[in-house]
Amino acid sequence: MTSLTNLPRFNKILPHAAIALLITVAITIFFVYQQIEARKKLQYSHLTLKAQQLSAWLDTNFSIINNVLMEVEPLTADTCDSEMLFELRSLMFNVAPVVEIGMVNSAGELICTSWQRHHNAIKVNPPPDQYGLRFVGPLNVEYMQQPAFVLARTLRDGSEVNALVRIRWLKNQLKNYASELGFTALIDSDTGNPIVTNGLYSRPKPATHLPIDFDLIIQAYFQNNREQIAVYSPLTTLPKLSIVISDEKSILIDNDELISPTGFLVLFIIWLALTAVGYMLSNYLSDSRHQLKRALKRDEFINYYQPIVAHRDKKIMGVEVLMRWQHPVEGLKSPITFIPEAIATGYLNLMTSQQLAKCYTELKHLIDKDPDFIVTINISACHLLSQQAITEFIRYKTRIPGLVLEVTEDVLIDETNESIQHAFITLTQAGIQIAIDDFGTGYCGLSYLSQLPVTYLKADKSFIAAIGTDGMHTHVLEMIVDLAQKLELTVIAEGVETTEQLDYLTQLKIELHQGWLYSKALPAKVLLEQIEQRGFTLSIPASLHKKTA
Ligand SMILES: Nc1nc2c(ncn2[C@@H]2O[C@@H]3COP(=O)(O)O[C@H]4[C@@H](O)[C@H](n5cnc6c(=O)[nH]c(N)nc65)O[C@@H]4COP(=O)(O)O[C@H]3[C@H]2O)c(=O)[nH]1
Repeated sequence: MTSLTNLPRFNKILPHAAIALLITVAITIFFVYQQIEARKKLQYSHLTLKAQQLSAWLDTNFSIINNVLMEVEPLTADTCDSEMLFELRSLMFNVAPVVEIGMVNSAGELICTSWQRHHNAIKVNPPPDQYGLRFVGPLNVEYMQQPAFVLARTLRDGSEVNALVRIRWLKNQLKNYASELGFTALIDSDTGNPIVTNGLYSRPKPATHLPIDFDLIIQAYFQNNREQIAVYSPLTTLPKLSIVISDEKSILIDNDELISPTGFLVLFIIWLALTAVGYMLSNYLSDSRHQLKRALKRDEFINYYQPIVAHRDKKIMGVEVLMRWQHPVEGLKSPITFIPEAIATGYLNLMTSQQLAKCYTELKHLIDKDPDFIVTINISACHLLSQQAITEFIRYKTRIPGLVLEVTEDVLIDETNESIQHAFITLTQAGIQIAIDDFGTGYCGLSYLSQLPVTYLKADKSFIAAIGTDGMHTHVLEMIVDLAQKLELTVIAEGVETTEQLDYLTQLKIELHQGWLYSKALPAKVLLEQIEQRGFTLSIPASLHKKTA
């Protein structure tokens, strides 16, 4: 049974699916993080709003009380008469939370309240020399059996007018703003000490938020060992007091259902889309057509030149132009790896066109010195079927007089294709010489050899490699030499690697050699430097002599 992973396409898609999954997970994490932050911000602003509302409410009430206290004229003890008592009571009745308005003389004796005149003055704290509203409390009011606080003002004469406010009134209001597990409180802005609380009041540890000068949000572990979020908002009327509203983080910020079912569906679609895009993109990038097009655009195809040497005096008679691909990732690539693709994709003509232009620029100096300098270049059937290529070869013939086109036998014997035959005639009429590459490996009828104006037979390197090893192959080589003599063609021996091969080729009177014994294919710069230093004559390296001996 064929498993899924045995399917070649599945194997190709798998890495893309994995990468797409990673990207989708990253998107999900980002999305979830954004969601958490958004929820956090929402809850922060919700809590801040509540704290600001509460402190605004308290500020409004405190400023009403303040205004009432400011209406009271300084009194002496003697003026706490019934008229005054009436005035204090009517003021008190206008302000709901106030249960009593009292007057304290500068000696610190409560002498008059909205309820009664105290004939035996009650001793309290002397009024401080301080302008504006102040807060005192909490304190227990005996006659009410309830806790209360006092808002007071010192008057011009050093006496004090104050309002007694029930704590329950404030507590009820704090209750309206508190959640079940959180707390609300009125606290001292400097010390953080609670004055009125609802819920279990706690402080952050450490208490770095004190003193509270402006609205602030804290998310921290509190002394109750819970992670809490708290908003502190100082009162405008009494900045010494602040409102705080706090709740447990886990309750406040609900991280459930961060991704809805629709969200999961969207993520699944993103994953599928990324996989598909990755798969298609990698197909496109690895597509040979795209690769070759990009290489052409980036000018990555370069020329190497292998000398063709006259064996008698070791003079460089010419060069074969061999293409290389300077691949940005894979390095220098052999033509065998990309020429078939270039033919299949139709890019070879363009590549050869670039190659010819480079060849002319790089070898101009040699060609100008010796117009007979042979420059052989490999072509295929696609060149012979392109009028543009033929015109270009003819144009280059005027710049490179020694231009030789190398074709393999299979191209040459395609007698069914009239265009190819016609192209040969056009090219040779323009003076371009033809060499048959890898001669002896295919079938080339003698009639074609005699009909077509071929100049060179390049004996395939397999025949040269067989010298001294395989009798059959050396016989073919002898027959090639014989045929060339009869048809007055010149033989070029390809792939000459040893001095033994050299000796045998000399016996066979093969004049032109090409092979590593003389030189490998070289970049133009290296070839020109060598010719500059040693002239056109090559010497066989001593190391090779030893190797082949
Ligand atoms: N073992 C051995 N090999 C030797 C020796 N001397 C030269 N060679 C290699 O033999 C090949 C000769 O080229 P070819 O027969 O035209 O065969 C060429 C040719 O058919 C094709 N090719 C190369 N450049 C081009 C080009 O620019 N255009 C086209 N259409 N085909 C090209 O690719 C083939 C391979 O080219 P290269 O890899 O450059 O390989 C070259 C050359 O480097 C030697 O002593 N021993």
